[in-house]
Amino acid sequence: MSVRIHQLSKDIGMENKELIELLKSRGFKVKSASSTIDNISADALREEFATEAEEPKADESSASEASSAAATPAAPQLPEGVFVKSAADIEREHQEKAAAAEAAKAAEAPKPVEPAKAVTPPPAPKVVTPAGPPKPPAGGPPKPPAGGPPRPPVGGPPRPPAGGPPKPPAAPAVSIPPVAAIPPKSSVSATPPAASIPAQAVVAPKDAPKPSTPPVAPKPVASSPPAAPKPVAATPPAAPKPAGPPKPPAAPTPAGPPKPPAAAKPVEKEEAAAPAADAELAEGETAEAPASELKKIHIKPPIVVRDFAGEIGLKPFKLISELMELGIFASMNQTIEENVAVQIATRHGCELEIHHRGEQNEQTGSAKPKVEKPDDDDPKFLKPRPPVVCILGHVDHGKTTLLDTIRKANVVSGEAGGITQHIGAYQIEHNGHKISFIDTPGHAAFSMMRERGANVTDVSILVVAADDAFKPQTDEALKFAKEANNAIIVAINKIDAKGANVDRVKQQMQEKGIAPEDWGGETIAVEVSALKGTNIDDLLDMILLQAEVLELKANPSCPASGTIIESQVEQGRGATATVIVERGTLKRGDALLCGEVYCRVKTMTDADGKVLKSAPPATPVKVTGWSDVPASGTKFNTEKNEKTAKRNAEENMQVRKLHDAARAQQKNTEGGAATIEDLFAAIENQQKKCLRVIVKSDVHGSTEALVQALKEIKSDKVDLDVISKGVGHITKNDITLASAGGAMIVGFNVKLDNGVQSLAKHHDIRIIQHAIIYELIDQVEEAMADLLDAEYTEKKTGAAEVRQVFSVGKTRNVAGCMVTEGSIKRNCIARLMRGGQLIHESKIDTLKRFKDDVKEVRAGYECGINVAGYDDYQEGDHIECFAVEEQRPSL
Ligand SMILES: Nc1nc2c(ncn2[C@@H]2O[C@H](COP(=O)(O)OP(=O)(O)OP(=O)(O)O)[C@@H](O)[C@H]2O)c(=O)[nH]1
Repeated sequence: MSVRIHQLSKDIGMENKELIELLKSRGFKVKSASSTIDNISADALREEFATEAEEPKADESSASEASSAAATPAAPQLPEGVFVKSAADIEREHQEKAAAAEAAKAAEAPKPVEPAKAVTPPPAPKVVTPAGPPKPPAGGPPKPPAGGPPRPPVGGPPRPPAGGPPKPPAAPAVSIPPVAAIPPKSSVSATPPAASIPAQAVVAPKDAPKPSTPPVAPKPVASSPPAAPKPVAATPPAAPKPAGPPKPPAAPTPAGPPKPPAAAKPVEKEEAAAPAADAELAEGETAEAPASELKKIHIKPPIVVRDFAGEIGLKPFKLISELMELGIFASMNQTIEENVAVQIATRHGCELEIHHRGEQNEQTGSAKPKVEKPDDDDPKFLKPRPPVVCILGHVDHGKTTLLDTIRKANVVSGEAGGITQHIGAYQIEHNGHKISFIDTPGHAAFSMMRERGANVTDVSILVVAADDAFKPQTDEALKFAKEANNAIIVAINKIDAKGANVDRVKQQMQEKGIAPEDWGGETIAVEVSALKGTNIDDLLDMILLQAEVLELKANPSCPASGTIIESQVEQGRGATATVIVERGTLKRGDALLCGEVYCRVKTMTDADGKVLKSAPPATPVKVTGWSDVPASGTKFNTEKNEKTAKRNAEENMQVRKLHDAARAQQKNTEGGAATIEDLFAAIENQQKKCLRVIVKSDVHGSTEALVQALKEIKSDKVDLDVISKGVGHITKNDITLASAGGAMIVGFNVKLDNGVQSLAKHHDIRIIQHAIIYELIDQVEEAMADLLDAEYTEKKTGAAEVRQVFSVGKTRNVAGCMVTEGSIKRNCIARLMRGGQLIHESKIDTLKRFKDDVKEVRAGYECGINVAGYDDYQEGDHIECFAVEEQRPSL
């Protein structure tokens, strides 16, 4: 198949004549438009010209291509095969050369406005058409116009030689690339020059080397006609926008890429110059930022971690971890040194101004006006409050009886029918005045709780039984009361009991530095009988008297804070806690924070089950709505809302975890530098057995007390590890945990949930329960001892002396003995001693009296003995017998 020239010329958009010339130059034998060429050659030509036609568009749209073109200014990419010039081409070249020369001359005059020229269409076809200069610009400036990608763009805009005289920038345009001769291109170049120019102009800066020349070009750009912006906008991809700021030319500068040459800015029109300048300014500002942008913080010592974190905009636990990096271990509520605070503040772009108290506040007017926070403890807000009383004393001296008597009197008097319940604290009214009592347990194991009880109270009633006088726990209670700075009233109880000796108690009081008033001292002592209710009113009067003397006051209007007295899990109510409000008034709906636990007060009830809406200072109430069981003895405070309370609780937890981790790490580090002794101790410890326990009890305080008591069990052979502790009944979860951890369960005052017993049996988990703490501790000790291997002891049961040796048969001998001590029994362990030396140890194999085998021969009788495995007896040897007794191992 063949194709006629006229057909082909139509297909590729070329004049017949031109095509014929082209084909001739390529060796085709064609004469006229009706001549033919083979189909394959025709297709090749069609493809060739189709590619060329598309190329300019690609150049315009592709930033990368353009940029690469810019990098190789002297080598425009010519389409393959386009190297033939027709006579017409050559002629046109000449014409264009002449036109370009003229244009160059013209260009000499309007110096920097050149780029604008390049952008504007006026110079039109001739200047623009010549496309990229493939050859080094003849006579022109050394740099060919912006790398002249394939064509028009470069050639078009005669780039002003930066700073230099406006040498004929048109030079490149003068060099007429052969490509330009090809009609399609010329036609293309004639139409969209404006679009192609900007494309290149934007791209050029990307790869162009950083110009050593001063930014002269921007100026001309500024004066460039507004025609330029459009094309610029049409070529966004070319703009170097690393971070997407609206200032493409300026943005790349700090990042290292070559600074956009003058040519880049022209493209960006007037606005471009300004942002660029802004960008430079911004750079300068960044360098100075630390000085000008430091946030000033005014703070008064002591600098508490939590507050300080808030001031510098850090999460408290983050601040704590930063402090740890500095080797400072501080908790949320601890204070830090001023220099440390300054260091941290600077690190976070803050300038710390520390105003010591008493210092004149010389803040400038620019400082923030401080909002005066009302001082909750300002005397003008304080109102009288009831005394908080705790009853302390030795076991069985009558604390509970006294509390019950006081309470019963109160209940009977007013609250008949109320549901009384044990909440660890209650309030009574006496002679129109309220008194709050905290019911603290009496056993030594609860000393911790007792200590806490004493710490939230104003008055301690020290109960001393008149028939027993001061005991170790009375002394301990006295110590707590003194440490807590409580007023002390001694209730000399059981005055009705046989053997009661009030004077002895008073004498001891004097010895202990708390002499009673009637003995010339200052301590109030009231002789009572809790059982019979004798002098109870006097005792209450004295409490109120003390309260008056102490002038107990609190602000009832501020947000509530106080202490957890007792906490537990109650079926259907979840975690509950009896709290005593110390300041402010606790209201239903308040958000509370208590260490790692938070609460939105759901209900508040008093000890009589009465629902309260608010609890003023010194009121004990049971609160529900806790996220978990709060630890008894811990303080709580009111937060802005539940969300804040929750967040702070979580932060507290994170802080605790951080501290735990830090402590563990510290322990490990210390472990690394162990001495030989430490090493042996560690090995010994590893060999030690360990009893793992899970402790469950009815209330949080008991759990703590029990754990404390268990930890105090001393043993060199067995360790005790409390793997979990909790409040509430023993559940299936506890069994699962015990099974996984190889532990037993210790329950104090708790019951088993349904199905727990069988599950425990199935998993072979031992559960011990008791309502008496002593018993429980004893059982745990036994369980610890059970882990030890049995101990055996030897007991000498008898001895015999060998008097004569008899031969039995050919080889065997029998020792004829006289039993000298105890008795000799068959099968008992025997040691044959000779001259005080042990010769042989074995069992007594044969024991005979005359010819009869016997089981036992007592002292004073003769017998024949054969010790198993021995035959060589001698007269005068001694045979000693022992019994081995198994003994229960001790801790
Ligand atoms: N005679 C007499 N007995 C009393 C009096 N007060 C208490 N008791 C008895 O003393 C015993 C112990 O009384 P509790 O009230 O349980 O003593 P406690 O100090 O609370 O004991 P713990 O809770 O174990 O610390 C009981 O048997 C009471 O009946 C009293 O005033 N007179």
